[in-house]
Amino acid sequence: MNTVIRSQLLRFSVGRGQQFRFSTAAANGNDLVIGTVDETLGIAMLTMNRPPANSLSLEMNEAICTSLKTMESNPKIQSVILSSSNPKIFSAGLDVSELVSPHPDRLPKFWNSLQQLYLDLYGSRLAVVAAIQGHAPAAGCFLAMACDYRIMSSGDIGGEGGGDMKKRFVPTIGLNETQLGIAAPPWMGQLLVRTIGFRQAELALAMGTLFPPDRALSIGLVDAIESEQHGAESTIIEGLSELLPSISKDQASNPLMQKAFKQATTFAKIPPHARVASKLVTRQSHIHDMIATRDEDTAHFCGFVTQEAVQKNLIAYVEAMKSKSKKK
Ligand SMILES: CCCCCCCCCC/C=C/CC(=O)SCCNC(=O)CCNC(=O)[C@H](O)C(C)(C)COP(=O)(O)OP(=O)(O)OC[C@H]1O[C@@H](n2cnc3c(N)ncnc32)[C@H](O)[C@@H]1OP(=O)(O)O
Repeated sequence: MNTVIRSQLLRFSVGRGQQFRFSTAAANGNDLVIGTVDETLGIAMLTMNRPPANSLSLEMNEAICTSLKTMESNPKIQSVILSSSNPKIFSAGLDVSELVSPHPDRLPKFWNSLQQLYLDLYGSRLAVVAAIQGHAPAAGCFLAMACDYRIMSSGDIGGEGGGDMKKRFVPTIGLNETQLGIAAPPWMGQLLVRTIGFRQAELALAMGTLFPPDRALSIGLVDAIESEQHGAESTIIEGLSELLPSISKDQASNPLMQKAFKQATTFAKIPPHARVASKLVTRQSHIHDMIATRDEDTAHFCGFVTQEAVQKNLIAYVEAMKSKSKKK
């Protein structure tokens, strides 16, 4: 028998056997993230589901944190796959509408929710595997970097146009803020330094580089790349189909999701205390630094974003983005 427990933010539906599913609802009733948990395997899946681009609004940041905390509170769970319900966009980064003509009360709350997301994800006791099927610019790249392992699509899914003129879909990843006329926040920039090394990060930040999968792999921004071509004879991996939320069931034969699932399984088998202790060795001091400078960082961000020149840039950027999307 299925039991559904409702609260203002969380909806849990307790399904068959050991498996639990839950969704975190937005103010408008849509599920911003969908979580599934398999206690037998010790694995969870957190699927971002904020159309059209999984951009990070205040509510989206809170939804990811709430879901992650719920998974962490289950002692049987050791690893989680972070994925997207959009096959072409992992996350488009910050919701730019949070930055344009912001409400003075909401802006610091929004930034605090992003800082919290960094603290919760980067410092999670769970091993987090990012399944990056599509684009991950700016804070989308940050989300991936805050995980423990990144697998990116090689980008050869389907294509557009048909026939011989088929256009390849190539996802990209990187901190491209300078291209938008803004700077990545210091802690996000430092995360890039820790991920790909000083010189590569210095160049990538200055240029606002968005890396295609093969380049991202060669500089260590992602740990693996994988085709998304579903084989003619689809291999089925036991347990993956049950872990996928109903909106992503067709992903069960996707090699990228399968690789993410195998990696999450591998993490789940490592003695948890040793794994968590070793994660703290590399991450704890950075987490402490963020906590110590949090208020200062919020003040910098709010002061920076509300500058007239920055607002002008952002307004022009959003208009260009909307007209590009209209022309499609
Ligand atoms: C000492 C001082 C220190 C101060 C520090 C200050 C720090 C300042 C803050 C800096 C932090 C910034 C981090 C960020 O993340 S900024 C946001 C950056 N993100 C982007 O620029 C991505 C923009 N989007 C894209 O490039 C593309 O959309 C895409 C992700 C590559 C996908 O391309 P695709 O062609 O498939 O899709 P469309 O472009 O048509 O988009 C589809 C719809 O999605 C909407 N969209 C896309 N991105 C966003 C976004 N980031 N926020 C809100 N909405 C977004 C787009 O408008 C389309 O919507 P529509 O169909 O309704 O028009």
